[in-house]
Amino acid sequence: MTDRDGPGSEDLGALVRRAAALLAEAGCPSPRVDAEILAEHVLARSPRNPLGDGGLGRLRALAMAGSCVPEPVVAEFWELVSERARRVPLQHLTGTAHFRHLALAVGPGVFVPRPETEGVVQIALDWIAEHFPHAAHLPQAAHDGAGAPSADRAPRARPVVVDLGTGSGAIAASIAHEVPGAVVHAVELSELAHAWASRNVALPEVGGRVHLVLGDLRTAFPELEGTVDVVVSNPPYIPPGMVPREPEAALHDPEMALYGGAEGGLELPLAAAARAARLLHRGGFFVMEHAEVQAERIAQLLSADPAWSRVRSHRDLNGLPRATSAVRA
Ligand SMILES: C[S@@+](CC[C@H](N)C(=O)[O-])C[C@H]1O[C@@H](n2cnc3c(N)ncnc32)[C@H](O)[C@@H]1O
Repeated sequence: MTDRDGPGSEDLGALVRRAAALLAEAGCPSPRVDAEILAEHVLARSPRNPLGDGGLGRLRALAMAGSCVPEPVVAEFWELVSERARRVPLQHLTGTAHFRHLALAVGPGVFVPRPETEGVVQIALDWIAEHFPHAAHLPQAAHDGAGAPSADRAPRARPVVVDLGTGSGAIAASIAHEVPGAVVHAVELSELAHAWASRNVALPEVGGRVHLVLGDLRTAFPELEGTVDVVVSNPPYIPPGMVPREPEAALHDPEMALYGGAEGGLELPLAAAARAARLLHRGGFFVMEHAEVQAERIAQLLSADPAWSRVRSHRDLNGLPRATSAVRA
């Protein structure tokens, strides 16, 4: 990429600044970063990729050096910028959502995993680290039942983990990646989302070590009842009719991923809790994401349910109560 890139080539810095201004006008919350990520995306795909493995750092260096972008790349860049200005999620345009240590494939038909869910995964990982201190260092578990608990509940080294409503597979794939000794199961009802999750559990870092099924979280994994160590869920929880403010979510996240049903959106979260109570053995751990306005009600309901003990609300990085955990009594 040089000044001799021919007619129609444009200065990289100016290009990104103009795109950021356009995205700001369209109301995108992080216009500059979005413009940079789209520039990085098209440059990395161009036959003469000038970025190498340098990512955004290299892009910024090239912009400061006054590098020019060849015309076909400029055209592709503006196409993506105009889609982003129509509030198509950035992750749909690049095809990738970064979640914890994984780059997940996402697109139409699947919920784009959110940063707050990374914190929910961390809560589950902390519990696993405390109760299965060696699981992170064990050889990788297969998903064919290896490490499944024995009937007499003898202490075992491999935690059995279930993700209810896995979407892109973000939670399940991250746990399988970060705790290679874990035996991870995940269920998803939407065929489209299930197809994205299938791609993600096949990522080399995850190595197909998630047992993924297409089905309803309300009845999933009958064969595991009473044997699971950890259930994690980020179920749909938005009250019906309460359309999300951000157009990216309102227009592009699947309805099935957003709306939690009756009882102010609590129908699916409470169904996930009920399923978790059936799946977990005594002393097993459940953690679930929800809206901050639902924290008090969920804590009340779980505390009143003899299936649960040690009900606890967890705050996210913004100090909002966005997850609840409980131990199977
Ligand atoms: C809020 S999204 C979360 C996806 C993913 N766990 C994440 O954190 O990114 C909820 C997911 O639950 C799925 N879902 C909704 N109802 C379900 C049901 N009855 N059984 C299984 N999955 C369901 C949706 O299709 C969606 O993928």
